[in-house]
Amino acid sequence: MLTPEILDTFRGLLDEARASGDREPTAMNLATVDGTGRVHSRIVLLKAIDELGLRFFTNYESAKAGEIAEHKQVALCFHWKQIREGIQVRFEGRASKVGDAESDAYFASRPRGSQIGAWASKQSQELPDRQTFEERVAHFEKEFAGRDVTRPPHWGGYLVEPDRIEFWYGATFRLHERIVHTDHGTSWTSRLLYP
Ligand SMILES: Cc1cc2nc3c(=O)[nH]c(=O)nc-3n(C[C@H](O)[C@H](O)[C@H](O)COP(=O)(O)O)c2cc1C
Repeated sequence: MLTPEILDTFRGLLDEARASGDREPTAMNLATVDGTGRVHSRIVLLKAIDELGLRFFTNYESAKAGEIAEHKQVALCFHWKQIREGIQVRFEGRASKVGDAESDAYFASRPRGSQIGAWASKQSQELPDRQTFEERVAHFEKEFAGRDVTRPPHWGGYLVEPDRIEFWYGATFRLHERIVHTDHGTSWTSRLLYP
């Protein structure tokens, strides 16, 4: 469970990043490890954060989903270049699928084009040519014509429950400040680290 202080700090920084004109303030790097120990990373969007953790949405048959199934430990990293003198926030923790009701609710809030895309995209699988994808989009547009697009069973959210969080504050002459918060099960401790 995240402490109110950590949540407030994160939300305050995210609000600053939004106000700064950052085009993708919720973009975060997600690093995963597969069963052989190979590390993979890519950007996903943060859709919610509360005391339980951070939520993002994706295809449950994607490469990242396979890696999370093999190895639940993940890392998330935000970098907001435009605020203060640059901020980095790192989270480490375990990822698990959110419940169907939560995925349904978020899916229903997405633009229709994104909903169709979730059906049409076999995310991370080899695509023979662009036309094949466009045909799949057209197929699902026809299938859902005149009615709401339901959530595909292969699409949903993950909750990352962090047990280590680091705030890095940029500063002139490289006197950056690093504060790391660690969850010990019943309480969190905070330490400074050399930059
Ligand atoms: C700004 C940005 C936001 C993205 N947001 C998401 C997202 O929220 N969910 C997602 O599945 N992919 C998102 N992607 C695409 C992923 O980076 C990635 O290409 C895709 O999820 C496939 O990753 P995988 O093959 O490792 O599973 C985003 C990419 C960018 C550049």
